[in-house]
Amino acid sequence: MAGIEFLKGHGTQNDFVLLPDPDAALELTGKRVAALCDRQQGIGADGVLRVVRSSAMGADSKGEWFMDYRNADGSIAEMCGNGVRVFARYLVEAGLEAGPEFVIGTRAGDRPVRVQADASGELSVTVHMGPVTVTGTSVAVVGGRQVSGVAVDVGNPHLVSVIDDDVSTLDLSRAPRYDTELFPEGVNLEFVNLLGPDALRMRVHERGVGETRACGTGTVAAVAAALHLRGDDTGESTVDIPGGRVVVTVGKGTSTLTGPAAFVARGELDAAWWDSLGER
Ligand SMILES: N[C@@H](CCC[C@H](N)C(=O)O)C(=O)O
Repeated sequence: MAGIEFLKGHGTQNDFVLLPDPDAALELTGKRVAALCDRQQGIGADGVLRVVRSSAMGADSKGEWFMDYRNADGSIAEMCGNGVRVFARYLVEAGLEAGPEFVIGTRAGDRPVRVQADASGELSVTVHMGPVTVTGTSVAVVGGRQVSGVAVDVGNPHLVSVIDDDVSTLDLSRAPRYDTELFPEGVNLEFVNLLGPDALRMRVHERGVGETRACGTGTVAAVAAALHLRGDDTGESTVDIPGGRVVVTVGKGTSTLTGPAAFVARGELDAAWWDSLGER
């Protein structure tokens, strides 16, 4: 196949290859996703965002466009908060949505977005992330140490550990361990420091990726967990991640994530390379 367009973008340095594919014509296998995300042999990214019409996906969505999100290892995940912001910016800049407010379909359900300029004039996107549910408690083992965590569902699974040690000292080069019976499909693991009543610092080890510099659903889970641990179920907080800062609100049955979205490159995939990945 020739002429496959791609863009490279990121939301707080959680980076993505975006593939415009309105009619779902691409054969996007796990092998091709992993090859695109490979930082030595591919373009390099934490995940792939395929831009497909909801109708072409057979998705029951109020949004015309569906974010078909894949993790760097080729696995499919329900949601990606930073990805939705990048996806929303693409739709507006490509003239596929007039903005500023519209709905994007995802496997976790519809996500209304608002694309706006922030106080400094930079583009920022607010995503309505839907309900956040604390589902229980569990433990993670990181660097040989067991830490307790709060299990949170943001459409995808998270285990948030609020710890006293500075999260920047953690070794996340190897995957922390978790209870595979509680999370048979895997889990995203967040480690959080409380910086103040409305300010968190977080690092994350993502299911299907490894350590990333930001995780949007993870920041929402982190705020919900921090609120839960102090006996609250609503509030607003900044979350500092290695890739920047986002703002999260958690309400009753609702939540929002606000942060930047950027593009750094666009081009065409090499057709021979793409075709070679189709061979068994
Ligand atoms: N980086 C994402 C989350 C991507 C999916 C996650 N790795 C999973 O498997 O659930 C975000 O910004 O939310």
